[in-house]
Amino acid sequence: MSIPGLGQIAPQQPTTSTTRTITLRPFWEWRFEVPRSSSAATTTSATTTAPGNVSVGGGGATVRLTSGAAERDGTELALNRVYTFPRNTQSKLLTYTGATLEVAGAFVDHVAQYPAPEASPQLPVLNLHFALQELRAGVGRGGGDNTNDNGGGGGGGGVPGPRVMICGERDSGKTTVARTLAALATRAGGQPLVGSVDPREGMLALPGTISAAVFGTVMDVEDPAAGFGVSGTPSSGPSAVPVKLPMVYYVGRERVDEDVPLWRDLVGKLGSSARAKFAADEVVREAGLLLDTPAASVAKGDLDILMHAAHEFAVNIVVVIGSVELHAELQRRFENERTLHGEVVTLIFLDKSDGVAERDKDFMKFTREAAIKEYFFGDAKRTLSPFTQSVGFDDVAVFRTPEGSGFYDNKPALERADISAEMSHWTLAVMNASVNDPPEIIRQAPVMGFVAIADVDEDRRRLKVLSPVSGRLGNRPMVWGRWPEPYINLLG
Ligand SMILES: Nc1ncnc2c1ncn2[C@@H]1O[C@H](COP(=O)(O)OP(=O)(O)OP(=O)(O)O)[C@@H](O)[C@H]1O
Repeated sequence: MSIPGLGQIAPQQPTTSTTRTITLRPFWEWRFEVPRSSSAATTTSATTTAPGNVSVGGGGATVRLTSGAAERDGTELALNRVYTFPRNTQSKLLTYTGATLEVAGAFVDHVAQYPAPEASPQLPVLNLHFALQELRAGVGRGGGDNTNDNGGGGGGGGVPGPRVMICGERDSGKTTVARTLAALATRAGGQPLVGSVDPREGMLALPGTISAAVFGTVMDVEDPAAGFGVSGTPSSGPSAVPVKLPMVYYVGRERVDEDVPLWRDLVGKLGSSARAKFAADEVVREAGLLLDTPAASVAKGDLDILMHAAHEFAVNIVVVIGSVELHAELQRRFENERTLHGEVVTLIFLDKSDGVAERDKDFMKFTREAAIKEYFFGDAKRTLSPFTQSVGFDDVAVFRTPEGSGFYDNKPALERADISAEMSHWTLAVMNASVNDPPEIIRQAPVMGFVAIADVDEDRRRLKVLSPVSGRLGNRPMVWGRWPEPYINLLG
């Protein structure tokens, strides 16, 4: 885990926390990394553009915008408000017009300086946003009417605004670009549908899911995931920003290739939910879609996955970040394709920002654990009180994909799971289906929420289950996925 550009890092003794002032010129970025533990913040180095710095203090970094304007992935900071970025946050604050920041706490940081806006990796993203705004305005003016719609399920109300799929290799900055475009569209008054078909990082939901939600309100700047985290969803407590209501489907796997058929089916479900949303809501239809995708590379043969997502969401703009090879191959594949509205598919290449941080296994594990804890217990800004209930083994319906079930196996989609101590500390998805529905229906049902198994008492045949809200558990089928594995005892 490191901030690119910081080079080799040399150990340094912790110092007392100090407040520093950072002055940013237009298009400069303040890149920072809040470590998992405060001792890890004791490193620094120099770069060709600006010295790296270290600040050491409590459990996070605090930032105050004292003049100018700055934003995190498209969401603006309010002047003079103190923002706290929690541990394990890697991100940047950027200004288009210049800004002064007051920073303190535990972090490693670096200012990326650019001699002119043209040298900044953000300028093409901003230009892309303006181009998308033009297309959205065209829909608003009636340019997106139904003349090209061949009726292939596009729903009522004509052709939606731009449907943009963002692709790239691992750690190329896909999610950051998706989030930035969503925030910029929202700031301009739009309400785009934002989706993620990458189960590795749940968007507005726990890892192991794919989801989509309308973004019509401001995102949470302090969220480690900058507005894509679980803190942006409805909960039993107050929220820092207006919540989003995601449609969520449960893959229960980290990688798509671990269960391609299920992922394909669920992407189909999410795609049809998106079409239904466009048909029902004119404002969302005009703003279109921003779709984040799993890391893909030509060498690994991931193109079919991207093509499937593109078809299901009727994508008409494909943004490829960083990989010339992926761009060329997708261009070739899309050449003769038309969307269900009869549109050609436009490919756009963006350079990868040198600021994108590589996240190692420990970073991702911490992120997952933090998301699960936050889902049940809230965060520093809001404390949630989950319910703990004790239920008999026979009073709940838990399903699981049979071992080895996958692409080439002819096994049932789901089977009743044997409840045992092995289930302890797993997080299960509660499905919006009936316990008597066929397995295939249950597997493809939308997720209502999650519960965690706090304890399994095999002798008494009872489970202790943690849930965010009260309610009888036996009414809904629960699915026990294969990932993320339990790392933590939530009540421990
Ligand atoms: N310019 C930047 N400066 C500092 N950090 C950045 C910058 N751009 C992106 N990051 C951070 O780098 C990390 C990786 O970025 P991001 O999640 O956008 O990549 P990704 O391609 O979606 O990753 P994955 O392949 O795992 O899905 C994130 O923590 C993000 O906040």
